[in-house]
Order: sequence, then C-alpha cells, then structure tokens
Amino acid sequence: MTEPFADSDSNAWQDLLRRMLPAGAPLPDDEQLDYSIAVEYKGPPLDFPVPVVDPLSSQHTLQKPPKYRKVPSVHSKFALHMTKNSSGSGSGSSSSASRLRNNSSSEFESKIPTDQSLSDLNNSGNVLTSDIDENVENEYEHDDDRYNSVARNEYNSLRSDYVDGKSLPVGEKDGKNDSLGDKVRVRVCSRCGKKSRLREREFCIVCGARYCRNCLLKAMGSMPEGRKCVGCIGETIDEANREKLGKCSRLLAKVCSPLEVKQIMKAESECLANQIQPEQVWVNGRPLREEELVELLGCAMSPQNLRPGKYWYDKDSGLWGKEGEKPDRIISSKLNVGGKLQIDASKGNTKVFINGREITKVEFRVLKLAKVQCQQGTHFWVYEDGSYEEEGQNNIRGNIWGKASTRFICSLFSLPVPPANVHGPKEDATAFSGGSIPEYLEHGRVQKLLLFGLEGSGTSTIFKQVKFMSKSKFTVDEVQNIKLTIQRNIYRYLSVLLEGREHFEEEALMDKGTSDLERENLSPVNSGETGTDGSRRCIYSINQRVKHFSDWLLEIIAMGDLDAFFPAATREYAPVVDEIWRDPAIQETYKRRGELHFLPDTANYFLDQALEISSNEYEPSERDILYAEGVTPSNGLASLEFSFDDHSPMSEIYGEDLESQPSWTKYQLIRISSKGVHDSGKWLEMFEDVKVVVFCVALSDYDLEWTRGDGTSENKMLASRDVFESLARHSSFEDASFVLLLNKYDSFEDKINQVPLTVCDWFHDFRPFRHRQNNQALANQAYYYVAVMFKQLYASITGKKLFVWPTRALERTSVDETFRYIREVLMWEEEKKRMYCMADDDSYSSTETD
Ligand SMILES: Nc1nc2c(ncn2[C@@H]2O[C@H](COP(=O)(O)OP(=O)(O)OP(=O)(O)O)[C@@H](O)[C@H]2O)c(=O)[nH]1
Ligand SMILES: [Ca+2]
Repeated sequence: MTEPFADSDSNAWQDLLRRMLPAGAPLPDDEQLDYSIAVEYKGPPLDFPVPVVDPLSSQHTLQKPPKYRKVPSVHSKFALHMTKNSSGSGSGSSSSASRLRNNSSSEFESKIPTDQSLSDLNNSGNVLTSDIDENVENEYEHDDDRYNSVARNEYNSLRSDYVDGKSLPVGEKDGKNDSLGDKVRVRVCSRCGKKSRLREREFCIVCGARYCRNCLLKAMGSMPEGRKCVGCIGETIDEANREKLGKCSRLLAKVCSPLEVKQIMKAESECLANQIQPEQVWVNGRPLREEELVELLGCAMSPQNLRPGKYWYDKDSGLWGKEGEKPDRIISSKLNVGGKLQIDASKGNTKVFINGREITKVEFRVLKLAKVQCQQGTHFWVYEDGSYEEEGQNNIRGNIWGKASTRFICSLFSLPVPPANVHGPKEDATAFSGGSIPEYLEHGRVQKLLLFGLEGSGTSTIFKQVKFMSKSKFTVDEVQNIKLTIQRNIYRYLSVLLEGREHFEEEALMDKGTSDLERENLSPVNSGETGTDGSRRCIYSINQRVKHFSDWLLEIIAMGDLDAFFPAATREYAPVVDEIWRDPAIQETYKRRGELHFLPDTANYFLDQALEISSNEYEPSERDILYAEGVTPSNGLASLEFSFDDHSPMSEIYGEDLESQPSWTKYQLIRISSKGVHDSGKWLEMFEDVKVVVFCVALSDYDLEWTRGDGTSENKMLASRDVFESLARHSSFEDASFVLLLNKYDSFEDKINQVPLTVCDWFHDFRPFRHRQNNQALANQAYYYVAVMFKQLYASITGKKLFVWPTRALERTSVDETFRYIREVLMWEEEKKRMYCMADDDSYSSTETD
C-alpha cells in the first residue's frame, strides 16, 4: 500500500513560493583544472570584475554576454515574506500535542523499504515509462551550444593527451589505466610508414596492421570479409576485435560511400570466416561441437552477440549465464548443447537450488520478493514458462515471471526474464502505467541512472519533472490518485498547524502566566484547555468551534484513522478548512513554520486553495502535482524510462562515427528514497550495472539540522556528505560515474547573504571575496566552493572526477538541462572507455594492464 503521509520534509525553511529572482548561475568552466561545473552565466550584467576564488585559478571568464533568464510570472503572484527559524520545536509539553507528536513520527515518516514494500511496487502506480516530449525538447534547443562546449573541451583535452603522448591529468586516472598515457604512442602506418594522428587510421581485424587514410583501400581492397588486409582474408579474426565487428569507424566512413560501408559491415559481421568457432564456446564444462554451436545460434531465442567464453546453461528453464556468475539471459530451452549443468555453475552460496544449480544471492532476493517460499535446502524445478515446483512434489506452485512486479524488479537488478508472450498470465501488468515492461528494459538495453538524495533534497521533484517532460504523461488513474493524495494532504497540513498552534499557545500562556499557574496550582495538563475558554487568551488561541474540529482531527490522526475519513469527507469539511486556515491564530502559527517539522514548504500553496481543491471537479494542475507530496512513493523504488529523441549535441564531435552511441538510447531513471539509502546495503549491491549515480543535495541545507534515525542530529549538509561518501565507496558503483546535483539553487541565492556558508563546519574556511557583491555573485562563489569540496572528497575516495551541476528542480528547464548534462557525462565516459579500449588492443603497446 502506498503511504500518503510518508513524506516529511524537515527543511521547512525554504519556501518555493518566494520570488524567483533572475537566475545567477555559476561561473563558466575552468578548463585548466578540468572542473566540469561549466555553466553559462545567466545573471544580470556584472558591474565588477569576476572574482578569483581560491582554490580555483584566475581562468574564469564569461563565455557569453550575460542575459536574463525568463522568470515564470506565475511565481511572483505567490511572493511571500517569511521569518526563518530552523530551530526545532521545543518538547516536553503535555496535552494532545505531545500525544500526537509520538504518533506523528510513525505516521508521517517514510517507511524503510522492506521486501514487502518493494514487492508492492506494482501497487504504487509510480512505475512509469515514457519518452521525452519533442515539444519540450525544442523549447530548449538554444541551450545546446553550451553542452557542446563542455563536451568538446573534455573531449579535446583527452584527445590531446593521447596525441601528444603525455599522461592524463590527475583525477582522470583510475587505477587500471594509470600508466596508459605513457604507453600510447603516435601510430605509424603499416604500409607507408608515415606517422598519423591516432584516430585517422584503420586496422586489420586479423593481424592488427594499421593503415592511414591513403593506404587503407590499397591494403584492404574490396573487403569481402570486412576490414582485413588482403593477405588476411579467410583467416579468423583476433577475438579482441569481435565487439567491433560490423561497427564502422570514422576513417572508413570517410573513404567509402555509405552504401559500400553498409556492405562491408554486413560482410564483416556475417561472413563465415568471422564467426565464432565451436571450440571457443564452453557450455557446462566442455567445448561445443560444430552442430551444437549451430543449434545454439540457430534457435528461436539464441544468445545474442555470443563471445568466446565459458558458460552455463540450464536447459529446463532456458537460463544462461557466464560460468561463476548469475543468469545473464534466457534462451530457448531444451537445446542439446554442452555438458550437464553443474551445481556450482554460478557459484551461488544460498543453499537454494534451481534445476540443480545453487542460485546466487541476487536471484534469491528476487525469489523472496516474488513471494516464493525458499528456505535453505529447497530444491526447485523451474520450467521454461516460469512455472515452478518443489523437487519431489508433483505440484506446480506458481509462476515466477507471472507478476509484473517481479519482472520489474528483475529489470532493475539486471536479471533476465523471458519475453512477455512466454510468461504466464499477465495478472497485474496494468498496474504499471506503461503497461507491461518494454522488451529492451527486460534485456538490459537501457542506461541506468540511479537517483539518490537525503529527504528534502528534491529527488521527488526531479523525478516528477522528468515524468512531465516525457511523452506518456500521468495516466487518468494516476492523476485521480494524485488528486486524492492532495485532498488528503490538506488535512495533514492542517493538523500539523493545529498541533503546532496548541503547542505555541501552551508555551505563550506558560510564559505569560507562570505566576497565575503557581497561584492556582493547576497542573500543566489543564492549562491548554483553559487557554481556549476565553479566560486566558493569546495570539494562538482559537474559538470553541475551531477547537472542536481541531480536537477531532488531531484525534483521528493520532489513531491513524485519517485514511478512513479523507478524502471521503473532504468536501464536507472544506469550508471549515478554509475558515481555519484564515484564522489569525493559525496564520500566527504558520509564521513559525520553521519549527513545525512536518509542514512542507508547499503547505500554504495548497491551503490557500482548499476550497477549489476539495471540490469534486478539481483537477490537479502540473504545478499542483509538482508541489504535492506523496506522489512518488517515499518508501521504496520508483523507476521511469525516457530517451532524448533529438540529435545528440555530441554529434558534431562524433562526426560520422557510426559506432558512437545512438541518440535514441533509452535511459531508466531509478529513484531510491532517502530511507532506502540508509537501509541500503542489501539493495545497492544489486545495482551493479548502473551507469551514473545522480546524487542530489539541497545546497540551501547548509544551515539546517538533520535528525538521524537514532534521534541524534547533525548538520544536514554533513549528513548528505556522509551518504554521498558511502555511495562513492560502494563496490556496486566502482564503474559508475557520479554526478552531483546541487539543487535548490534558488533558495541558496536567497539565503547566502543572510546566513554565512561557514555555519556548516565542513565549509569553515570559505572566504568570500570581500568587496560588496550581490547575492548572485556570492552564491556563485559559494556554489563553486561546495562543488570543489565534494570533488576533492570524491577524488580522495575514488581517484576519479566528480561531475557537478547546479539545479532548480522546480524549474522544468533546469531539470531538462540537468539530464542533458548527465547524458553528456555518459557519452563522454563511453568515449573515454572506447579510447582506452583502442589503446589496449594495440599490438605493440599492450603490456597487459590487469
Ligand atoms: N526552492 C526550491 N524548492 C525545491 C527545489 N527542489 C525541490 N524543492 C522543494 O523541496 C521539497 C522537497 O523536495 P522533494 O522533491 O520532496 O524531495 P525529496 O524529499 O528528496 O523527495 P522524497 O524523499 O520523495 O520526499 C519540496 O517541497 C519541493 O517542492 C528547488 O530547486 N528549489
Ligand atoms: Ca520530500
């Protein structure tokens, strides 16, 4: 079940309804230091020199004339001044306020994800699939050039490192490739002996001879078997090149026509001589025979892109994997290939067996999520359709792939599932807004992006923005659910205010009337009640009618019955809500919302519209959805899929390089709630093929306190840093790139002049430039400083570079930019790998690195 009150933001300080100033973005990239926090400055023109920020050098210059960002006019309407108070509310009061306080934490706080909550994902209605909307894309086209320049700078710097043969800059090296820079040399054409630039050459897939542009066709002729020297035709290829078969290079595309290229590539990947040889493929402990390989490659669901290697195959279920590893895919069952499946084929240690193979930890967890009873020592038989039974009992117990949730979880954890038409009844597939899971998801042909952040950092907002930008908007059902959530939330916000009011009233009366109290010798328990009877009043006092409603509402919330009444009773009580919200005592209470832990920044936005929202005809606007809490489940995982269908801004760089990443690549955005991060150990290790970890930090959190699970508290920025650090150290993400989003840049700008950055211990040596400057310039410096602190931390842990980007998650454009940036990072990392790869398989420089 979804938990609509699971969302709690302690950082009530920020108010998203405050005025949105023209955006001042950070200074442009510093190429020298290779800090890719490159963004174009968009604030107002500066009337002073751009400051030099230690520890950056003085390379900052503005790349473009500054311009103003469009300010969405709607926001200014809600401009509001507020007092900020981040101290926690006092405790130790009596009455229903404290009675509620205990209960409210369990009521409002997110649940720790459990096997249960994950397996209930299908009920959450938040498993979404979509594609980026063309219209949205077009709106931001003008921003592309910036990304081009970011990418191009990095690309060029890497490229020059190669060409000049110097080693890579510190921070670009990661373990394995440390000495790479020294090994790479300028290549010499095997035919003419002339030196040429690294990428301007083609090589023979058999012998590795390299040819320059002038010699290529002379050395390779018409290429009937693809790129082989004429003398190598008929020979088997060097296996290291198998992955490159059929993928055209830049140089080839330059010397041949597109039609020729197509023919050559087809011949290269399909001609007999280039095919894998049976003895190169071992299945269940022995090499294949010719006819076995034919059967394997010719079956209906054959292992695609089969490479030489040792595999295991479970012919009953069709599961297939690399020796010693978890299942990788499902192929046709009942093939007569290889030896007998070994018990330790996948090196599992779970004491649970499927078709005689001890399964791996990941499989075990998925079975548990699928509610398959599996004690240690259980032996299952699983058939090709996913139906299973316990060994020795002639009784089918269910279908493993039957549940859409299981298939979804498998897709997250990169376990194979059979194609949709093979598996059993699609009982709950409709629970996923996108219908059943697309095939490419199930087969892992999607780039996984993992989105993390401490509570209140904005991950939900980012997730929703991506959803809005995607083609498949929220479905009718989803919107209906959101509507109910919003209607219910109103009562929750109201209850927080009423509870706070009670508390403040008590406090005020205590202060005012300590002496009264002593004289009357009343117990404090009763003082709250006497406060409302008119005899003793303060600004927090309310009339009897409101008091009745308040008692009732707080009571049902304390009993955990809110769901039972709302949203059903929404309309009936709407006028009361409206009245209470406008009550001066409540408005006074609202002014102290910094002390009200469970009141989100958006409460006033919704309470202001209580009447409209409560009507039957109410339809949540996009903004309502964006501001609403509890739309994305905060107690587990949510996932959505998107792609950019525009042309890649990198296309210029990749040029005609046909093997480069196609622009239609699909991305899967997986969001794990902050609670999921704390409880993470067991989940994180299952996300092993994540490409990018997107870590979201609210910049404006630097002066906020964060209460940990154990009740102790610390600065929220430090808490974020700790979670960030634990992710950076996590073995699952060794190969992933990290992108740090410094979110709530708008709040940050507002705050930075009032509260010095140094209130956070970690930033104690931040020394802003002394002369007078506006918020934007100061925010800029502070942003850079924070980014560098994170970069240094990350580099000290991983030796790698951290990518940093500023965001304002409430602005669609900003989120769009963010994901374009993330895509750049991805493409850039791929390109880097590709270049390492080319250097590695070079015949004269490969003194093996691993
Ligand atoms: N001013 C401002 N507010 C933001 C920004 N991004 C998010 N918020 C608000 O900050 C609050 C917390 O954001 P959420 O999206 O709920 O973030 P979250 O807490 O990480 O997500 P959950 O764990 O699902 O609650 C919400 O009230 C957002 O509307 C931003 O860039 N600027
Ligand atoms: Ca939240």
